[in-house]
Amino acid sequence: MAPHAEHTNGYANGYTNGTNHATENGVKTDLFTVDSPNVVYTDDEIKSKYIYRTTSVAQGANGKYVATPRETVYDFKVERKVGKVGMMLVGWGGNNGTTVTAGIIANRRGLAWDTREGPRAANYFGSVVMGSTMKLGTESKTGKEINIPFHDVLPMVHPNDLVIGGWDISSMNLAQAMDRAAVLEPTLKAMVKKEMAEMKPLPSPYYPDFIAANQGDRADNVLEGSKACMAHVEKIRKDIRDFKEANALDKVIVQWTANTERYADIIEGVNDTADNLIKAVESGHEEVSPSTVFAVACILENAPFINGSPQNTFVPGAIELAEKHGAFVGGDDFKSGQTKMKSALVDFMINAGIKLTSIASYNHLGNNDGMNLSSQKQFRSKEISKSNVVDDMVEANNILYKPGEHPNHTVVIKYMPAVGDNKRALDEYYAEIFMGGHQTISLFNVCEDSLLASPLIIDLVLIAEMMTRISWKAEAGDGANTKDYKGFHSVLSILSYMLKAPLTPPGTPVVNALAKQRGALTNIFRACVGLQPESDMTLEHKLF
Ligand SMILES: NC(=O)c1ccc[n+]([C@@H]2O[C@H](COP(=O)([O-])OP(=O)(O)OC[C@H]3O[C@@H](n4cnc5c(N)ncnc54)[C@H](O)[C@@H]3O)[C@@H](O)[C@H]2O)c1
Ligand SMILES: O=P([O-])([O-])O[C@@H]1[C@@H](O)[C@H](O)[C@@H](O)[C@H](O)[C@@H]1O
Repeated sequence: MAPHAEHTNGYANGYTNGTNHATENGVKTDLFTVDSPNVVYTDDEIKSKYIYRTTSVAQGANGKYVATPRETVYDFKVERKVGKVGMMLVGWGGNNGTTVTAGIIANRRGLAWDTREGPRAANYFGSVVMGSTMKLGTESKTGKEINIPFHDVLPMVHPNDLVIGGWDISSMNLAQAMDRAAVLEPTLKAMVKKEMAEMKPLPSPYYPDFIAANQGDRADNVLEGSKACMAHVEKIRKDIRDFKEANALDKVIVQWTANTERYADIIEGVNDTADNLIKAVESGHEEVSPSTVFAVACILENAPFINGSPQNTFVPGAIELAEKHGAFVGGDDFKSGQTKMKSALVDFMINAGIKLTSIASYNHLGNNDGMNLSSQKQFRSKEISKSNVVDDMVEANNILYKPGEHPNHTVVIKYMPAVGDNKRALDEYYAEIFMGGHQTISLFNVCEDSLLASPLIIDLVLIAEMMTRISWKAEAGDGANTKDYKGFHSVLSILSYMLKAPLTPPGTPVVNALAKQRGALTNIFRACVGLQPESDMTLEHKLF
């Protein structure tokens, strides 16, 4: 019997409305299987043997490079059972939190609503996992490219099945907060209002010095105490356990989508090591931020924690604590509009041999995020994450740029209440071209910020949860003799596509080029089912 598609909404290829939730008698079926001696399927696991091919380069005495192909044989193991997953948001009552919640409810119920441009239906556009495809291969007879939904490459949780909860320093229920956010159409809000009115954020730690003073008026749902303490850590841990138990969850993923905090000073003896950070929390050190308190709590509770804002939540002590406990962390700062465009455009220009010499990035917005960012210390956190996004692309091209040479780059953010959540981003890219010429690219990019960020929140949860069910060991080559399966490194740099300032394991390079980030994510997931990276060489169409 053909798989019965749930939530049908007319995708040409028979897939359902962004859910790709094909099922057979209620059980999600795999869209494809890999026919290879290197891939073994059981009811519970997919095991694959993967030859990882790299090129190591050494510079000889004569200054010439010697490139040596290398092979490492990895064994990957994927747990196929998805389980019941919870998503807990810090800042749940904010524009992002209310919007992503309403969006998941609308998709789960297959809602459609009237707008000035006519009826609209719930979708997951803007989500890489739910809205994009990847090339599986080419049809053996016709050579036709076969693309599959990204969501189907591995057994991933479906966002419709996420159980949502979270915290906010504002006591508004999610329906009231959705109205305050002023992001969604009234017709849609009316359809989800009842369900969202039942959702009430848990009280949260509030340390006024870390966010703008203009946020104080909404802080009526706070835990006692205005600086870090173990009581806050233990309360958050209990909140996670209670949420898990109340909803019979197998796993909870936590995300920070609360206000941007100022940077915390990195102080030796305070937040430089895991032990010192715990001591600093115990002693109530004023340099430990609410987001770092959440990170500590999630690490100790083994709930993956992702920071969607630009502040340095993951101080060195937090990273060390995560490594010590084998807990997953990721961040920083959702990459939703202006910066996402920048990381693609700069990659294209520099790889086209065009010498970018100046990037001017201005934007104004009128939501509460913008109001918080109107305070200099909070803006500085955002300025850092928005400015560093071109570094790797520039450093990779020593033809255009001398060592240490960079394009001029300025970031301006202004708070203009009138435009609400609909941020206006104005960018100018100025470049040197052939024989003294110049190219000027000017962009005007209206980003409905929460509608762009919400799908990223979903992707971050889906991918982080998937990573908790993937383990590896090395058979031969570099890093060989890993006897037992183990998880990926605690710092999930695989999440970088969704983030402006990707967190990476200490000492490893930061990749911001958008295409490379997507390639890494795609090819690691392909490797988990024994498939080589898609090289786009298509030699079968060139050598005959
Ligand atoms: N929407 C985007 O395009 C985008 C992109 C990148 C990053 N971000 C970041 O995501 C975050 C959320 O954005 P938003 O537009 O939803 O902002 P928002 O101001 O609407 O929501 C933030 C919420 O966090 C709450 N909050 C503040 N401190 C808290 C604490 N200690 N504990 C719990 N809740 C707390 C606030 O009450 C508010 O409801 C911001 O830091 C923003 O910079 C947003
Ligand atoms: O992701 P992106 O569009 O470059 O960046 C956005 C900024 O342009 C905006 O000013 C800020 O309020 C959002 O939080 C987000 O960080």
